[in-house]
Parts: sequence; C-alpha cells; structure tokens
Amino acid sequence: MGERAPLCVGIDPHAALLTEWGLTGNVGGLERFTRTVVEALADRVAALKPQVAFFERFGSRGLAVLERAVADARAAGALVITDAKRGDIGSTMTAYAESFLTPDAPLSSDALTVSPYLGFGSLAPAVDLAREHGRGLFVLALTSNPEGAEVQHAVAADGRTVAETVLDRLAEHNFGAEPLGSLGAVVGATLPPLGDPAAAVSERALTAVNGPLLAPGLGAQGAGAADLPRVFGASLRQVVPTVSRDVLRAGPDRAALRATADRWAGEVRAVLDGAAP
Ligand SMILES: O=c1ccn([C@@H]2O[C@H](COP(=O)(O)O)[C@@H](O)[C@H]2O)c(=O)[nH]1
Repeated sequence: MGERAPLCVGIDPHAALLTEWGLTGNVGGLERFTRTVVEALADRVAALKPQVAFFERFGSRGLAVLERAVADARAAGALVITDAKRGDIGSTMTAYAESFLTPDAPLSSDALTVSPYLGFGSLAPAVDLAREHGRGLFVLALTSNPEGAEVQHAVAADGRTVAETVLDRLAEHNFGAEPLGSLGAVVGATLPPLGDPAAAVSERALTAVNGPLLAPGLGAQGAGAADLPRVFGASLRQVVPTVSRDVLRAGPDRAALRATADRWAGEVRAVLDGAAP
C-alpha cells in the first residue's frame, strides 16, 4: 500500500455520530461530516470506504454528497471502495455495475462491494465491467456479523462451506495474477481463528483467492490488529484492514481524526510487516 497508511477508513455518517460531532441530523450535517473526513484522511490512508446506506437515507441530496466525496477522495489519491453490497439477477447487475464501475458514472469508484448470494455467476456483469475499466470488486464471503454464519457456514454437497465456495470462485478469476488480482473478498476480522472448529474457511482457500481481503470489524465490532494473524494466517499479506466508527468518533477535530487513523495504521502495519513476503 506504498507510503500511505495501510488502512481503509469507512465513511459511515451514523445519526449518533452527527450528534456527537455537534452537527444537525440533516443533509447539511451529512455534508460537513463527510467533507471533514475526506479532508482529514484522503491524503494519508490507502482507501476510504463510504457506506452508501448513510447517504441514501437523505435521498437525492445525500447521494449528491456521496458523489462529491467519492470524487474528492479519488482526486486526493485515496482509493475509494464504495460499500453498497449490490447483488441481483445478471441483467440488473449490469446497471448496478455501470453505476459504480464505469469512468463517467457520477459514483465512479475504484471498487465496489457486491453480494454473491443470488449465485456467484450473477455477478458476471460486474466482473466484466471491473476488468474492462481496471476497477475492483469485494465479494461478501464471510461477513463480520454473527448472523452471517447461518448462510455462509452452510455446507454444500461437496463438503465445502458456502463461504469457501465463494473464495474458490474468486481464486479461479485471479489465478496467475501478480502481485494480486483485482477481485477481492470481504472476510471479517471478527471471525474465529483459523483451525477453530467454528472457522468456516481454510487458510488454503483464503490464500488461493490471490486477491485483496477486505477485513471490516476492527474497533467498534471488537476486533483488534492483533487478531488479524489468527484469522488470516498466510493470507495476511492480502488483508486490507478497515475501521469506521473507532476512527470517526475522534472527530470533528481533523488532527484527532488523523491521529486516530495513524494509531490504527501503526498497529496494523506492525502486524502486516511481519507478513511481508
Ligand atoms: O462483513 C462486513 C461487511 C461490511 N461491513 C461494513 O463495514 C463498516 C464497519 O463499520 P464499523 O463502524 O467499523 O463497525 C460498516 O459500514 C459495515 O456496513 C461490516 O461491518 N462487515
């Protein structure tokens, strides 16, 4: 991740955070919050991850704030991973992919989170468009929330968990790419350690993805940097650690936002450096 902090910070303007920052709970507050985060962090962290839900809540004016944030963050050199978790039948998936992955789209992003739970093949239009335009996807495999297990831990006829099936499909797409392919997975940092009977994927499957592993769950959801080696094992070098509320709570002071992001960056760097090939 170069000179930038090896960290993705989420832009999640929760109603409670707007209040904590002394902002009004309207689109004006949303805009102030979002602009502050982008101005404080877009020049120092590897990636910013706006959570679309918090912008959609305000309708078209919220989406206008999101558009500007995406453009400003990219202009400042941060990668923008738009967290929209899109997934639908293939023909509709094309429209979702065009909304986030084509260069001229108002919400044109470096990467998009997508859901494979209408079948991995339904994501084909997004895969094709990401390839065509040099963008990335993060496919939900093992999410950080405990409820995800009832779907993602289910065992298919061949003995693999559903999550492992998703990882294996990504591995097919990224096979041979160097240093890594652009199709990644979402794998929560909150998961049980590899080898634990409750872990639904193997170290082999994670490593074989040969693409980035977006790891939410740090901070507010309880995971820490020290958990990453236990959860990811040999795939640690692929991990993109991501944190939202734990950094955002430091605002609205820009220096405090930067200091908190720097602290997280230091902690994850210490762990990731140990995994460098
Ligand atoms: O498995 C997942 C996938 C996505 N998320 C999203 O990441 C952030 C986490 O926010 P925190 O404040 O750091 O808990 C949020 O936007 C989620 O929708 C996730 O948590 N887990």
